[in-house]
Amino acid sequence: MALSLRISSSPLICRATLANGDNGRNHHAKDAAFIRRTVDLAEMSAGLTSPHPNFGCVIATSSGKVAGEGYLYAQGTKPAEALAVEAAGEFCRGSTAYLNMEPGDCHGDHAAVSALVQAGIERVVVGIRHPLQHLRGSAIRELRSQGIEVNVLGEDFESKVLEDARKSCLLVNAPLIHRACSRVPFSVLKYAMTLDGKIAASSGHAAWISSKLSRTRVFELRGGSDAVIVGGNTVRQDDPRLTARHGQGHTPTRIVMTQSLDLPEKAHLWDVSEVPTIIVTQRGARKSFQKFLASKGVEVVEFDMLNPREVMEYFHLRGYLSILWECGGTLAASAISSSVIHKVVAFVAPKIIGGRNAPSPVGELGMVEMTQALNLMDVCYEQVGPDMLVTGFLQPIPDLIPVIPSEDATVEIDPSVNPFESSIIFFYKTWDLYGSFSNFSPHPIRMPCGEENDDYMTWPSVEHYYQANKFVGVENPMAHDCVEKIRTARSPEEAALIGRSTLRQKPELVRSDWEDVKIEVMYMALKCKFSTYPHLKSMLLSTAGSVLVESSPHDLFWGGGREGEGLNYLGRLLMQLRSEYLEDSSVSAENTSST
Ligand SMILES: NC(=O)C1=CN([C@@H]2O[C@H](COP(=O)(O)OP(=O)(O)OC[C@H]3O[C@@H](n4cnc5c(N)ncnc54)[C@H](OP(=O)(O)O)[C@@H]3O)[C@@H](O)[C@H]2O)C=CC1
Ligand SMILES: Nc1c(N[C@@H]2O[C@H](COP(=O)(O)O)[C@@H](O)[C@H]2O)[nH]c(=O)[nH]c1=O
Repeated sequence: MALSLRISSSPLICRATLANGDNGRNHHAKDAAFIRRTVDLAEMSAGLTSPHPNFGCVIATSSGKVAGEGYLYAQGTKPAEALAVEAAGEFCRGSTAYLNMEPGDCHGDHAAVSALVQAGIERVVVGIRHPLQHLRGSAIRELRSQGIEVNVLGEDFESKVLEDARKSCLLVNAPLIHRACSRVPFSVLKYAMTLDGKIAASSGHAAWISSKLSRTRVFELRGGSDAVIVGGNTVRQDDPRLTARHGQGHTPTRIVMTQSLDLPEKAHLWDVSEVPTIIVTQRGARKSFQKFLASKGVEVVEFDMLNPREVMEYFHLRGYLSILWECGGTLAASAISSSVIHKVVAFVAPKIIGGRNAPSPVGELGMVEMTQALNLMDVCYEQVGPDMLVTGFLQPIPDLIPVIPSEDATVEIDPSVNPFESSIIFFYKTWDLYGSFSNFSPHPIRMPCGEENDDYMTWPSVEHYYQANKFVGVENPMAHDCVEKIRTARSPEEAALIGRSTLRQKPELVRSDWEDVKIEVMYMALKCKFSTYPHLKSMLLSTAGSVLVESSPHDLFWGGGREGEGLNYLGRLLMQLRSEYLEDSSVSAENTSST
């Protein structure tokens, strides 16, 4: 994974104060209000076509008047910024453009940035950076390079109103943000239940619990989703259509999850004249029925292991951003247990149906005590006609600011690192993608021992050399033995074990200057390793611009820790080495061009 994401529902972290006092507060309130308006516009963008990033743009004059607005209709259409510029016309010059999200570049022609630059916009306020790593920061850099002042919420400002505005920007693009940092689409579990917690009568009859008004809201929810999913039993009991019938926009794909494939021959879902249906089932289930479905135009996808996570990973790969789960309690419980549900939308109708066996919205989760109950976050309540709509998150929306261990020190070592934009490359185990950066990687180095003579010796790994150096130069035969034992240890793991346990059990054998020299010892060993193996040096250079973090959860000195709380000295040394190599290559390139 190249980007670490701070998962948090806590108030968003803000870096600096732009302005103080009443004047500052007024600015913040004004900026927050316009950003909220961009979010409203972006919401209009949701569900117009197959869900795509939701963009809104407002252009406001220096006197605080709205001069133009725009929102993205679909991926292949004019960007929101260009539409807002067209609407504002000559009022753009000297104005501020507000964007809920940093623009991407669907057409590869920088259309959004060009529109703002050419229109003479003076300042741009951005709610959140683009969540996708390859787009993150490019438009902001481009705007700044054109002399436009760009402020990003959460980076340049500090205030509660702006934090709230930023959060609404995260919410309006929650599916895209989830796509950027997890391998499953954003999933919403929606159900309608009676006041006594039933989603159907004991007989299984379930129409209609919620009011017509609530059901219209469900159609809108469907319209904003890539797919709606139910289980086989719901198909057998309800024969649903699962279409968005609010009269406009996009209609989601219907997905049925069924292990048995024991489904009726006649069902609304087999009519795919307007909307496709996909059945996901267990490999080998009812082959003849699969043929029947295929003849109706229904796609059948077989899974070796049919479970919500596998299914969601599959649809993520097919490009789905958001899924609405409209299943019953059995499948809902399975989906919650697999941690694929992010949000819950519950319509509670003021009705009581009773019934010992009447189904409830979530089946067995295996919990035995109320203290185990899942608590929803950011809960909202809204009355919809006679019903109460309760929504909340089971998992927080990931915040996109990378957590860089020892951020200030890192920026000092490598000024090209940007705490808001840089990707993070983690390495730890030798079989990881960048596992060769680990001290345990099997790359022997030739370094002087530092004992009586300065002869170069071969060390099977950086770890062997580093561990042995703890005991080098100590006038004690046991220390000499220890150095030799570590040098000849059969693996880096064994070398580490001997080095660490001797340090703990026989501290008198450790050289007195160890704490002062250990970073230098490691640096020399790394320099030798990366200079000896050209392919490792190339790999290190290929990470330029990224933050390197040894993701050891235990070692808070050499590693970055679980939450970025470690000092990450190994990562820092590698970045230092990388900067030195880059500097050397730019100097030699300069020399070549001047000769
Ligand atoms: N009020 C409301 O909001 C709603 C009410 N309902 C009602 O709920 C009842 C149906 O509930 P329920 O049977 O729980 O719902 P579902 O049919 O939605 O889900 C269960 C079915 O999903 C399929 N399935 C596939 N994989 C899995 C898995 N890994 N874990 C669990 N199920 C899997 C199975 O189908 P198969 O048996 O074919 O293998 C299983 O029987 C009906 O009475 C319906 O009317 C349903 C949806 C919403
Ligand atoms: N009963 C019930 C719901 N049930 C859900 O709606 C599906 C029927 O969709 P459709 O055939 O498109 O109208 C049904 O199978 C189940 O998933 N939804 C609600 O908003 N309120 C309700 O009271």
